[in-house]
Amino acid sequence: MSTEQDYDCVVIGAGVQGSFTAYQLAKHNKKTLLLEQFILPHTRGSSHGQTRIIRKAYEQDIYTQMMGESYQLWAQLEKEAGVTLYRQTGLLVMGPETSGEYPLVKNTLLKNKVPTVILNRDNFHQHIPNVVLSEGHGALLDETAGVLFADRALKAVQHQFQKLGGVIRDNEKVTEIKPGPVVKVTTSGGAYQARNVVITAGPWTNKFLAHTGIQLPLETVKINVCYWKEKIPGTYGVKQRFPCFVVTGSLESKEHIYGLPSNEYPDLVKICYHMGSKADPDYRDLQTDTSDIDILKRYVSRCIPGLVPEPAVVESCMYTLTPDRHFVLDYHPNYSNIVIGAGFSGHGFKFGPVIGKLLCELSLGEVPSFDLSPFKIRRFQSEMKSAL
Ligand SMILES: Cc1cc2nc3c(=O)[nH]c(=O)nc-3n(C[C@H](O)[C@H](O)[C@H](O)COP(=O)(O)OP(=O)(O)OC[C@H]3O[C@@H](n4cnc5c(N)ncnc54)[C@H](O)[C@@H]3O)c2cc1C
Ligand SMILES: O=C(O)[C@@H]1CCCC=N1
Repeated sequence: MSTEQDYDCVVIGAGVQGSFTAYQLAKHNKKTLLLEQFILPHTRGSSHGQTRIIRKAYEQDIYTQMMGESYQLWAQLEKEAGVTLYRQTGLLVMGPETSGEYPLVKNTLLKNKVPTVILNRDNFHQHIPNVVLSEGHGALLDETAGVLFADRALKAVQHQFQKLGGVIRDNEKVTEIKPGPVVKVTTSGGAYQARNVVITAGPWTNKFLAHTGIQLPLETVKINVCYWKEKIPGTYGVKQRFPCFVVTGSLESKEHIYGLPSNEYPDLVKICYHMGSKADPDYRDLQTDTSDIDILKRYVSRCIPGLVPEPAVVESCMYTLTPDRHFVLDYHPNYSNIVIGAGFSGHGFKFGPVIGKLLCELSLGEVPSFDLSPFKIRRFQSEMKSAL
């Protein structure tokens, strides 16, 4: 007699994407198991921390359009769970006015009729005191943007999933997966079988996919999450209506610098560099490169003069990058009942609810609500390795 427990679907990895996928499957009355290797909540993947930026400001229409639905689903979760998950602050986008990402973001916002204020050198200081707009940079405000309360959101979606009858088993690392019409999943604590599996293993995706015979061109990097002290408390606070901000390709670097107003830690503003150094998620803290912090120090002293240009707090988080920085939302190339959600490239949290919906649709064999061609695995054909 089999001791394996049967589910319609097993979701592997309880970060933001796995948790929303499991919640969507349970909403569709699917008997769903959500497996997590660590005791929840944990701080070793990509979804922990108190805050994330939510925005419609993107270069590509597809993301701006997906965010239209994501905002609605975030609001729905807030209502169902009876908690506040979003605070509107607006997002200040600054960057070289006529080259790189800034003009593309501006165009997408205007084309998609997202409430946007275009700032100029004359009115910039009136809207945004205590920030220096670099020479040659344009500036705009995506008014719909704001802050998501990340840890609270994860707790809320996992709780709603359980209320719908879903089962979470944490402290259970999946150690083996045997594909087939019924997939057999072995963990450090048990054995399960399911008609469908969704893999949302964040920075561990390739380690995990090795069990299924493929490797994706993913790079895992450690991000230094820096908090900077206000010289005068509150200068850049949510109560002063200071917005989130992104600096696209700047003098200091080609990568973004981004920030969130002080809120979660009194008098500390979160400002990070949108890139890190290569790190294995199981040995994250052995990566001690701080060249990103040097870039940030120079930026803070030049452009945010009301902050002490030395981080007061540095935390760690992981990005899982694809070569083109677009997500992977697709079926496993060899098994149509295994779906993969991966490579969120440091910008996936805000999409959690809509990613959950899309991965659920794929798993149920439904036509996805958005055209997922930009997110298909076959775009990596030349870079793909077999793990066998
Ligand atoms: C510093 C930082 C700032 C960011 N800022 C923003 C932002 O402002 N806005 C935004 O939208 N996005 C942002 N992001 C990106 C966003 O947080 C990530 O894209 C998102 O959290 C990825 O979620 P995930 O579920 O794919 O991965 P994870 O959260 O890492 O979840 C994967 C889970 O799978 C589990 N797992 C792995 N292997 C196994 C196994 N074998 N068995 C069982 N469980 C397993 C892991 O333990 C983990 O819990 C930021 C990310 C970082 C690091
Ligand atoms: O996704 C986001 O909004 C943040 C800020 C810009 C760079 C990456 N993450």
